[in-house]
Amino acid sequence: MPLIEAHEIYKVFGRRPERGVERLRRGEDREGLRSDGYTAAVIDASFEVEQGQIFVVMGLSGSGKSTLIRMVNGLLTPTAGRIEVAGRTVFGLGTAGLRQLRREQVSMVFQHFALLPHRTVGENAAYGLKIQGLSRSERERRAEQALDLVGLGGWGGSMPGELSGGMRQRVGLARALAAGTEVLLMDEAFSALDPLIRREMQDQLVELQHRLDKTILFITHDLNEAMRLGDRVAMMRDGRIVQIGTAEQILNDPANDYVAQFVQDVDRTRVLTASSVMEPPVAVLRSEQGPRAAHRLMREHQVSSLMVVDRDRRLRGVVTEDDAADAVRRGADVLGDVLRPAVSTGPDTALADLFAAAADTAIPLAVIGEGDRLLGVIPRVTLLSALGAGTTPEVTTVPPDDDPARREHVGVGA
Ligand SMILES: Nc1ncnc2c1ncn2[C@@H]1O[C@H](COP(=O)(O)OP(=O)(O)OP(=O)(O)O)[C@@H](O)[C@H]1O
Repeated sequence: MPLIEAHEIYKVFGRRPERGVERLRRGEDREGLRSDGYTAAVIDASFEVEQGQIFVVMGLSGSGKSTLIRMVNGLLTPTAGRIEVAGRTVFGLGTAGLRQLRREQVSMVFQHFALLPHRTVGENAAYGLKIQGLSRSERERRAEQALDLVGLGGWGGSMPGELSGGMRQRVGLARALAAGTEVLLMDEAFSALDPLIRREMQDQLVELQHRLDKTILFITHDLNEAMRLGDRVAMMRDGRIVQIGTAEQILNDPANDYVAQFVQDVDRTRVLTASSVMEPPVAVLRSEQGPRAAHRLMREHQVSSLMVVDRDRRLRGVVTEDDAADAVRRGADVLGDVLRPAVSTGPDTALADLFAAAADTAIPLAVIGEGDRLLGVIPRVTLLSALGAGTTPEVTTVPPDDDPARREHVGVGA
């Protein structure tokens, strides 16, 4: 069951907002309503966020993102529609119920940190725990733990003014983590940060999310940020959600011209990962098979190299056509020293980070998962064209001076 569910949400500002909703339902557009003094901030929005997902709401200024997120924690009430968090309808909780929701289930991280300047970093991180009725020592413990998680261990006694912008935003995040809620709402949380720090924070958020399994609803107007962070992304325009999908779906299959135009400037090589372009290997060789089998298999499938795997499909190396032919000539029965280490990567590595590997090898790149298991291969031509290098001359053999010692595992730790 999704942790957050929004069903046909409308939020209209103005005097008799329900009338605005009726008019929208009858097909009138946002502009028509505006001339009568209504602002249709969110129109017929539905989405679901599964537990443990980062769901990004992306749109230009004024598209309705903040309004949408504020309805999730009850800061705003929908004019029509229903929002549920962990199976409870947010609207109708009443003041006490809302307070409990924000205390126990949903925390919010803001763009401008919202730190108290005259309280220490530790007190800021612990802010909010007092109303949970926790003892002072428990509050301090939780705050310290949360500061550790965001890389600010030992900074508890400092004042916010002594910290850089990135560190202050980490305190904001630590506060939300200390609260221990399952859901984090983040409204343009990284937008005020320098690009480099911002990248760092994005990486850290993804890493924290993997570790803590939080459910995160993240708002941004930055498409690259949306694509980098979102397990799923909702694209908003003029109050409506125009597409929901993974970054890949949105890049490769935009729902309309608006989304297509929007995504054309995205750095695809940073968004697309090895797994999105890998292919099943045409054929693989089992490590106990010899050079003759390799030679035969390559001819049969018209390929110039083969990935070699053991019985558990763990990648052992790669054998090339020339090397196999040589070994056959020499009468060798086993692959032995003919086997070259393959260049491999993990499935989540961004294509941009595979550039060096593509330049360096004529053999397909191996994509390996847990326990070195071969998941697929990326032919050089596929990788280069994905990287925008255009058409490349077909390379069918390994250059003679190719030095296996230079080969290495790219992306994930070897
Ligand atoms: N309290 C309000 N009263 C009237 N109009 C409002 C109110 N809050 C938001 N709006 C309007 O609703 C629309 C959507 O605003 P919202 O802040 O949700 O957009 P946004 O996508 O978050 O934009 P930004 O990134 O600039 O914050 C805008 O036209 C805004 O002016």
